[in-house]
Amino acid sequence: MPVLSLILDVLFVCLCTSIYGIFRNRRKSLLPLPPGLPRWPILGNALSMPLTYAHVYYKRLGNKLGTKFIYLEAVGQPFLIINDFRAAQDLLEKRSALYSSRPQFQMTTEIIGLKRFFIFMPYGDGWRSHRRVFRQYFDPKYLPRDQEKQLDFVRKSLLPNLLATPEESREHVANCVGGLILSMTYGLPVKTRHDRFVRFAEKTFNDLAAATAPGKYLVNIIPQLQFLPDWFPGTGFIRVAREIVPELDELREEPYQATLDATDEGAVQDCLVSENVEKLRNTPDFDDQIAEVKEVARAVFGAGFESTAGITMTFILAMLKNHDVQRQAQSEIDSVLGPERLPTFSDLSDLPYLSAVIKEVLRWNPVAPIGVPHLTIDEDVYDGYYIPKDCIVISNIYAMLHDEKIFPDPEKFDPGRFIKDGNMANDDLLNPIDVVFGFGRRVCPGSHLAMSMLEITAASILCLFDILPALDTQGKAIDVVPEFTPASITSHPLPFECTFSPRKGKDVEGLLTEYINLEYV
Ligand code: HEM
Repeated sequence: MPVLSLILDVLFVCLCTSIYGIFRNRRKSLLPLPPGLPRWPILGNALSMPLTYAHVYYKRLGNKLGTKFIYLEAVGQPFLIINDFRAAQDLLEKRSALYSSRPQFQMTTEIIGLKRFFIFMPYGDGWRSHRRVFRQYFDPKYLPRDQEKQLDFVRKSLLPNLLATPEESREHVANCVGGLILSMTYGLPVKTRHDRFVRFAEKTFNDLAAATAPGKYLVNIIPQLQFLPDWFPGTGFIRVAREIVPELDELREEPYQATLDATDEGAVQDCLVSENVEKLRNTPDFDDQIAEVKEVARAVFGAGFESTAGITMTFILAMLKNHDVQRQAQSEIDSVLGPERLPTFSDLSDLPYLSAVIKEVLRWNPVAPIGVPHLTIDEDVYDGYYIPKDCIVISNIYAMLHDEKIFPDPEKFDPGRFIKDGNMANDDLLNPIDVVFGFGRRVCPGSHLAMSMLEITAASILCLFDILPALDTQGKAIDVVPEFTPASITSHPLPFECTFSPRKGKDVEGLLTEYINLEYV
């Protein structure tokens, strides 16, 4: 009977497949886990996982255990920490189909409710669609359009403010970077100083970054804590979430509405929101699609603002602490530009020493030292070790860029490491640009915008100003000891004092005449 025989055949094949699957899985899971620390019953390594400077701890732990990747477990949740660039490429890039999801941290997705924030979204169609909205507007081929805005913001907002009130450089950098991102996403005029939206967004995302740092709240490790009443000791995260949620909602709705109003008045500039509103205007599912655009617009601010402002402050700190480097970069800029003009994007390729300085800034204090965690969607075997499904994978970008074998004396700020035999480009050396923006399918889609903004900002500042120590009340130079934020997914310098002095031999006011005293960019 052919039907019966067919059924038997199918059953036989299913049985063989299942037995093979069980055998294979068993074989896989019998393999050793990657090296790690001894685990306590139930808690595993939860008590050994640091709340501050996690990247430094994991680098030292890797060195101590003699391993490039470390396996830890916290209350049953597996973690793989990758301290090595090759291993990160092997897993996150070459096997990206397996390694491109994101862990759903209790604090972020459940308690704050950020389920559709595309940086944190799990791998799948929802995430793909958010990334498409981003890419369609910010494709690298449109970089010249965005560079026009970048130049506008640096010249109209940052440089005149550094000249007028040099002691407020942190505020000026934040206003310039935040204003630029607002302008690219919402197309609204931005105040050259103290823009309200920028300040609000800065506060909201600082709070969010601090609240969502892995390890900051135990609830990320023990999700059951979310069910405790808010008076219970250790439930401070509930109050933190209550403050952040309305701020995040306002940040999604208010600038979007302002863009619509400005569009009606014909006063909006080219931007992500207005282009999408126009494109989707007559589609039947306008509301759903525009809801997605609003989420992406807010995410652009969240992802691009703190990172770019943070790395710019790291650049300023590095220049303050390394006068010889500053002088050398300035003399290169002067030799290309002469005394009578400001840098443009086409000058950057003629400034190789500055390019080495930028690489060293990215390496010295990577702004996202542990990247953004990935998650495995299936089990895997690497280098003879078993890696479980649903394992949180942390790429320790800091450890990769502070590996003594690749970058001797890694804490030293030394752009010379990227220069070989007097030649300005040391191509043999690991390029920090290939590391700091992450890996695989989740790699930072805004890296071209960030690099371009950092380079033109650095060239423009060094062209006009000396970055010098501030003076104390006795007129003595204040010595700044570099310190960085302790418990955050982004690492930027803690507030430090410095001043910006117009460079001798340059008519700084003259060069900025047409940009000074503007109220809006
Ligand atoms: C120096 C500045 C920046 C650094 C160092 C940086 C770094 C990163 C890193 C490490 C990731 C995670 C990659 C991974 O999962 O492996 C990321 C993701 C992301 N970045 Fe950036 N970024 C910067 C600036 C920007 C800017 C300016 C934008 C937008 C204008 C942006 C948008 C994003 C987005 C949307 C994601 C999430 C991608 C996803 O999950 O699919 N970033 N960035």
